Amino acid sequence: MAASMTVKSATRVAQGMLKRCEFTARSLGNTQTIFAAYLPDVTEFKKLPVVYWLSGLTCTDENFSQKAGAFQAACDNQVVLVMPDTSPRGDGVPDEDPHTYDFGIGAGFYLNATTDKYKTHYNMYDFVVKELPALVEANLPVTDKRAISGHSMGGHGALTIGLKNPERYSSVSAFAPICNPTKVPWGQKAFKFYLGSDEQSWKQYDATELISEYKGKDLHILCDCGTADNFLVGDVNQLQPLAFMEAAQKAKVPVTFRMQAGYDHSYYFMSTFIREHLEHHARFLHAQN
Ligand SMILES: N[C@@H](CCC(=O)N[C@@H](CS)C(=O)NCC(=O)O)C(=O)O
Repeated sequence: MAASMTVKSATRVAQGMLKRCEFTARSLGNTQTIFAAYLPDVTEFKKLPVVYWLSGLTCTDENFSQKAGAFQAACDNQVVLVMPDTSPRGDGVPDEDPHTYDFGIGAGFYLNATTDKYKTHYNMYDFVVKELPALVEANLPVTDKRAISGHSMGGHGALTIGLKNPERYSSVSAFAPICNPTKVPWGQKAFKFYLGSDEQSWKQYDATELISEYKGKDLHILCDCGTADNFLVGDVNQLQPLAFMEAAQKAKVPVTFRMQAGYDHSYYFMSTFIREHLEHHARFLHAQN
């Protein structure tokens, strides 16, 4: 039997409701977790497919809700949005001391940790792939058709989860994704703590590694990255879009990757293109099999 959830708040927006829901997540060490769901009014009469949104470093379920301006586009495209947190939280959830913004709470990296300190709580991969959709599909008016999208660390999550589970998603998109985490400081730090020092085991969570071996169906991958993104053109290129594009090209996997002139890493950038991403997902979510 699927777990039950509590609706903490319901706010009217864009001809629909934004509900913040709470439940006890097994994959996060039985901690309480909050996710948000935007439900267009039409879900009172019929079930809709879901776009899962994965946020980036430091975010909760609220950043996307408050800053992306996505709800009218979701309503217009007849999709539900589900927005989880980015890590486990609460008493007893381990972290490094002192806490840093790019690891631990707010930085779960959408993987299943294997190191002793983190493996009980930090299983955001299982949470996003299985536990959350099972809960959502049992408790909300949605179908089992899914797309996945995300930003930065969440873009890494969307690409890796999509590439590892093509049967579960009809399309994948990302904004400024961390494309090659095994080769950049953000990923190397997180993977060492969560997965240990065997770098071979890191590759299963690296989109560039995964796409170079990918043989599955067309995932209709759409990515946007700003040419003025501070994590692309700053001191360190944490995103590595070219490595991903080159690997996709070599493996002959279709990817639409757009470099958007002048945009940075922020929600201003995402709010500009989120409608195009939701239109993209809706095209495949509503297609008849
Ligand atoms: N040093 C920055 C890095 C974090 C950052 O840029 N996070 C992005 C995702 S990688 C974000 O979405 N931040 C939250 C927001 O803009 O609302 C900070 O601590 O704020």
